[in-house]
Amino acid sequence: MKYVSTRGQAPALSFEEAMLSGLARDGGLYVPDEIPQLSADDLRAMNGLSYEEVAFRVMRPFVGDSFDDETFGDLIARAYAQFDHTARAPLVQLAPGHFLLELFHGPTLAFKDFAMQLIGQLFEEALTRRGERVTIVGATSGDTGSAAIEAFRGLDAVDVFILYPEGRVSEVQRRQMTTPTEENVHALAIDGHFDDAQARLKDMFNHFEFRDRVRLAGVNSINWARVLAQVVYYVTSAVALGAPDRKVNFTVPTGNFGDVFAGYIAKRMGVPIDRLVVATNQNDILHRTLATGTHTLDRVQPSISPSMDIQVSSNFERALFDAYGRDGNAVAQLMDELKTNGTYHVSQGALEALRDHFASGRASEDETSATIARLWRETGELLCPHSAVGVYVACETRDRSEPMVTLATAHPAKFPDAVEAATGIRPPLPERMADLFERDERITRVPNELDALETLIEERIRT
Ligand SMILES: Cc1ncc(COP(=O)(O)O)c(C=O)c1O
Ligand SMILES: N[C@@H](CCOP(=O)(O)O)C(=O)O
Repeated sequence: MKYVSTRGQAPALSFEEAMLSGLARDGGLYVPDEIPQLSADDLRAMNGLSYEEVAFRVMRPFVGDSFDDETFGDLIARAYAQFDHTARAPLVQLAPGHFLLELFHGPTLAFKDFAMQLIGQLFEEALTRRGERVTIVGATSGDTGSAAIEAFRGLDAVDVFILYPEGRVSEVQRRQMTTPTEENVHALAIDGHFDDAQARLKDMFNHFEFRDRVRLAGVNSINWARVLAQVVYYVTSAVALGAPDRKVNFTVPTGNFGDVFAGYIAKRMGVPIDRLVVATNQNDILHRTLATGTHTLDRVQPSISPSMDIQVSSNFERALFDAYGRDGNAVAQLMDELKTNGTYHVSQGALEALRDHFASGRASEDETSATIARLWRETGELLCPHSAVGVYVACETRDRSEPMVTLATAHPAKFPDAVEAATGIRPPLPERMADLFERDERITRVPNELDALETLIEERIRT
């Protein structure tokens, strides 16, 4: 199995090389050169298996000879051992035909743990075998950063720097990033939005001297391994609801498009997914693009679902690559237009190809709050605001003849202010992190400038 860049100009890499590299050197994102298939019998045979067993079967063909079977199985087992639900990703029924996939039972209470806990294991194994070390730099709107810090804290071969937009993450998210005491983790507060943090991260990847000097690695969803690990819960939930014999739809609260793209990969592998509904908050660039074919950057508007306050949605590039028939030059041209003019138009053919898989909707702030309140009243389920965006859009767009699964991407206790405003209930943190608000914080403020960030990182990495 080889991985190729969406911009067509970088060398093809193995799974392990693509995982350790993050962004391709032509600025593109790695994708597998072919998609392994799951037959109807393969899906049937997954019925009743544990999450870990399904994870092995789904991911194994993508990994090639980077890890042997026994090692890969062990790493998967270790990755999910910290989850506090035996199903790992349980399904809860909200209404006839409408299900919630709870993805917040991992160590940092967000869906990011599914991939990050596994990547932590894969990095440690690969780096130990190679005798190498890396510097991970990540950009976050809150959840990726805390999950990355949790997964890599204390590892000898890794230093981790997480850039977050100051004042634009919830207090729980910030404290999850700033209270770990291990020397190898650093939470860096910068001015601006998530898009600014992600832009600096990509600048670092495109500054080859720095990239090679610090052996830069990335664990945002620009890293293919992140997307791959998230494919698994689409498979487990579809099988639980009757795949391969029944079609299923998913609504996915979306920002950087990584999670919904994982659903698209599950569909391409043969899981009978009818529609993948992209649910956005008021930062609705993806909804506008799918509705009109014009992708135009707008000002980021802070919302009560802050982890989705994103305009530059990195993984959409992966979807465009397929929609343009895997033409890297066409994708590179669109990305240049976006950088230069802040806009591009998707061709009619590519738009139709996207609409074959993706539908979309948006939830306003009021609609999000009202959904949190309604679900609490009607079902007793407390939703985080991101999951509420998903539930609102699912209810607006759903075809009742097929089951709909909405992804619940974070625990309500990560966003207690929004949940309390909507319901009057302040959701408590789980016991294991009940003292989060008493722990000391370590925050480093850094100007939102490439030089300043690179200097600080080089000063702090351990050799
Ligand atoms: C809680 C939550 N929901 C949804 C999203 C959106 O996911 P994606 O960026 O993969 O589209 C994020 C951030 O990525 C998040 O933290
Ligand atoms: N919502 C994310 C933004 C970064 O997303 P990623 O999936 O690309 O790492 C966050 O919580 O940081």
